[in-house]
Parts: sequence; C-alpha cells; structure tokens
Amino acid sequence: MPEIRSSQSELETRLKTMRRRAIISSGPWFLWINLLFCLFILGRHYFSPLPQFVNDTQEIPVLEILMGLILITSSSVIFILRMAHDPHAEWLGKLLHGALVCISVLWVGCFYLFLASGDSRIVFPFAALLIFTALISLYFDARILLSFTLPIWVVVLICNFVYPSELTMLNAVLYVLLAGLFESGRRILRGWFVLAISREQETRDLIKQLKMLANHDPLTGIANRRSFHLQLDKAMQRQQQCNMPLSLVMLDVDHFKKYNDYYGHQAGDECLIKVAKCLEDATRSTQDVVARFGGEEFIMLLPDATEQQAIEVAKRIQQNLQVPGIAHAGSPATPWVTISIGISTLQPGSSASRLIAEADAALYKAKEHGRNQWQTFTHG
Ligand SMILES: Nc1nc2c(ncn2[C@@H]2O[C@H](COP(=O)(O)OP(=O)(O)OP(=O)(O)O)[C@@H](O)[C@H]2O)c(=O)[nH]1
Repeated sequence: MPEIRSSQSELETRLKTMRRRAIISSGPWFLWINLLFCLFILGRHYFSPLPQFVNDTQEIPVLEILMGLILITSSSVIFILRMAHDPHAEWLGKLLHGALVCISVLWVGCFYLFLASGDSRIVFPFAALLIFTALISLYFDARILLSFTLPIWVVVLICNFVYPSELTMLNAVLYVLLAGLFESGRRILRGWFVLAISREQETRDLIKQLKMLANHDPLTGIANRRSFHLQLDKAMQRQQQCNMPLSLVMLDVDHFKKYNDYYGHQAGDECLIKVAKCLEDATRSTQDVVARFGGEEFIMLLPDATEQQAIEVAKRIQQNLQVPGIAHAGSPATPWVTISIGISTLQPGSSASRLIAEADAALYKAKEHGRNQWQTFTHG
C-alpha cells in the first residue's frame, strides 16, 4: 500500500491558503491599531501640551483629511470582513492587501506633513510602532508586510535628511537598527509559521495513512472487511430511507489452496491482486464497494442493484477473469483460475447479517454445483 506523503507543491498550496486565512483573521486587529493611531493624531492637541506645527499655516486641513481617509478605509474593511458570507474567501485577502497599501500611502502623507513642518516628535515612535505592529500581524506574508511597511520606512528615512532636525543622525541610525530587528524578527516568526503548517500537513498525512490502513486490505489495496461492514451499514440505512434495491455478491477463488501449493505463496498473492483488479473492473457505479472478506474470499456491495443487475456484474467478472487468463495448472477443473459466486438481494425487513448469510449460502451452492459459476439465493 503506498505511503501517503504530501508533495512540496501541496505544502506550498497549503501555506498559501493558511497565509490567506491568517491575514483575514489578524488583519482586523491591525486595522483597529491604525484606527486608534488615527484617533490619537486627530486628538493630538489634547494629548500634547507642546505647540503644534502641522496645519497651523494651511488653509485646508490636509492631515485631518488623511486621517479621515484612514478611518474610513479601516472601518469599512473591518465591517466587510465581519459581514462577509465566506470568511475565508480569496477576495477578502486581496481587499485587505489593497486597503493596507492605501493606508500605508496615507500614513506616508501624514508623516511627510509632520516632518516638513519641522515637527518630528511623534513621527519616529509612531512609524516604529506601526511597523512593529504590522510585523506582529502580517509576518507570515512578506509581500503584504513589505507593501505596507516599505513606503513608510523609505519616506520617513528620506524626509529625515531632507528636513533635518538636531536628532537626524541618531534617528537614522536607530531606524537602520530597527530595520535589522524587524527583518530578523520576521524571519524567526515566518520560520515558526512554516514549521507549524508543515507539522499540521504531516499530521494530516498521518491521519490519511491511518485511515487507509484501517479501511484497506494491504495486499490488494481494495476495501477490507471492516470497511465493507461500515459501508454496508450505511447502504442499509439509505436503503431503508429510499426503498432502493441492494445486492451482495460473494466470491471465492476455486481450488486456491492447490494454486498456492503448485505456484507458491508469493504467486498466490499476485493471483489475488489480479482477481481484485478484475472485480474492480467489473463494477460500474462509484457507489459499488469491492472488499476482501478474508483469505481468497471477496465480497461486493452493489447499492441500487437488483438481482438481475447483480447477475450482470457476476457475468462481467467471469468474462474479465478470462481476459488475463491466470494459469492454474494445479486445478482439477480448468487450466486457469476461476471463481464461484453467490448473489443475494435485500428483502423487505431483512438485515445486513442475513443478507451476508444468504450470499454465503448462494456461494456454497455454486461450489456444490461444480464451481466456476454464479448462483442466487432462493427464498423459502
Ligand atoms: N497466497 C495467499 N494465500 C492465501 C491468502 N489467504 C489465504 N490463502 C490461502 O487460501 C487457501 C484457501 O484454501 P481453502 O479454504 O481450502 O479453499 P480452496 O482451496 O480455494 O478450495 P475451494 O474454495 O473449495 O475451491 C489456503 O491455502 C490459504 O493458505 C493470502 O493472502 N495469500
């Protein structure tokens, strides 16, 4: 049975999906931060006893307009994210990205106004706070993180030299140091994010592998007895609800002990794999279940199949077996592998165990009548 292990491209796809989900869940928090910073700037006259420079000489309150735009953008996106029908939709991630780029440009305008008016007191702490809160909420997506932080970073650094104050050099050095801290922090956090996603993917693969082992026969790869019983129970429930027909086909390889004795156990295993393939090829509906019932015994669950349809399946199996014509020199009957088939169809008020017993009885009848044939269970 093949081992289930995700490929690199599957992991990349998962990372992409998780990045989108992460941005949609942490984006609103960051938008709230932007909103609060905006309110602080708008109410700066109340917070700071120092004289204000920005807008003192301007007729149009540009700063207030910029802050208003950030407020509107942030609150509308928070609202849309809350009201969205599908909270993980791809367009939400794109909307958030677009909004963050706009907000970044508006902050650039705001910081420019402060620096150009010679008032750099809040620019550096504010820019640093914005950049680090962006790091906390967007570290898993370098593209979105940089498209928000880079414009602020570059413009504040340039303005620092174009509109110098006595703190210029110190600010610049601090800013470069912060850039180093920012990038190393981003790499560490991103590393943890990727590790968490790949561990989650490994766990998913493991669960898939365990499910596969629990439900499939390791030799032939078809369903095992446990899985067959689960599917039969489900089919019985559906049948009771919809009153649809349901048939079982039980199969046994003829003189298989002699096959093993003649060709060896390894060849016997290969023979069982080929028989399982023939059975699978004979089914038509995706609902049909082919299972290994034990040893050289197989069983087929045919939901929505009448007795006549089950007989057609049995005939197809016999035809399929003749096509590869698996040689059976040790057989006292035919020189190739044949199977005996028992068919039962669910009767009103019957049960799963009775249906299996009836298919078994029909199989026994086929064996009794000389093997290499199908028989149906005849009631009363
Ligand atoms: N190679 C191989 N043989 C198996 C496997 N499981 C069961 N068998 C063999 O299948 C044979 C079943 O033998 P019997 O129950 O006597 O059935 P039979 O020889 O087919 O006789 P009839 O069914 O009456 O035709 C035994 O020899 C088992 O060892 C398996 O996984 N691989």
